[in-house]
Amino acid sequence: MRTSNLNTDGASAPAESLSYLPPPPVLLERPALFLDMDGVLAPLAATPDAVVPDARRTVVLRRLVERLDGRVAIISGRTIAEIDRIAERASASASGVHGLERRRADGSLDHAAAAPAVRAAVAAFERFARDRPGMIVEDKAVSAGLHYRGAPTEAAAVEALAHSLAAETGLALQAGHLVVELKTPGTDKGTALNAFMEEPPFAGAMPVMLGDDLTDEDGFRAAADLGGFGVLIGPPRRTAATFGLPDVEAVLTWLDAVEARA
Ligand SMILES: O=P(O)(O)OC[C@H]1O[C@H](O[C@H]2O[C@H](CO)[C@@H](O)[C@H](O)[C@H]2O)[C@H](O)[C@@H](O)[C@@H]1O
Repeated sequence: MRTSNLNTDGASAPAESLSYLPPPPVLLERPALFLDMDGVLAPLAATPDAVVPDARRTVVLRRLVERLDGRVAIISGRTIAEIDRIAERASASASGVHGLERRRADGSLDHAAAAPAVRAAVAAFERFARDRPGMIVEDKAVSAGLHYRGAPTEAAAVEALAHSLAAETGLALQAGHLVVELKTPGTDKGTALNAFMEEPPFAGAMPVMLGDDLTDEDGFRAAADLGGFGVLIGPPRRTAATFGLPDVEAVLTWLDAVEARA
């Protein structure tokens, strides 16, 4: 069932020749769903704080968690506190900051210790942002983010700063939608998915990862390695996902359909 846009040997098609992937099936044998937040469960917004709870999303998630006996986890670059704020704690299982935080279905928490260099990265981002209107520094304790959605012409300068700070500090560089992050090394969305899959209620199920961002590719690969698949949300690109959906609306409709047939 390989229809992904990325050859695993690294040879890939030119971007312009990529086509939309087919939609994922709704009838699934004992699925475990791993869901990204921004761009998947919530449309992208001007600032991180502008993303707020949504009644339909919360209802869809709560029904799904119940119907799949808890085999639903939100895996995000946001902190777990932010995931809970936006999803109204619809899912007990959650992983934040690209795998650096993880909360199990029983509420127990794993939390990586912050690399001390994250403080230096936050300070450097704040200095950089001071004279540049529209930039937002996001301090996630284990990771520092610099958002430039409000100042897109600064993209090259932001990337140069992030690369030089990563080389200086040993922090891991993670690029996203108009954001760069310098994070404590050691985890990604794939390690988070694998950790959930080793434990109840996920163990033995078929993992399905929904994501839109580069950071979700680790989750797509991890799901495929365990016999499941990835679903890319948004326009086509080189990806390890097997299926695709166009937008958040299509995601919520698909989740509803999976729930109805589970
Ligand atoms: O892994 P995700 O759940 O997709 O989180 C990725 C990052 O999402 C947030 O930033 C992004 O969404 C914002 C709101 O739509 C948008 O303004 C920003 O430009 C995006 O980069 C969040 O603030 C980050 O911490 C997450 O890493």
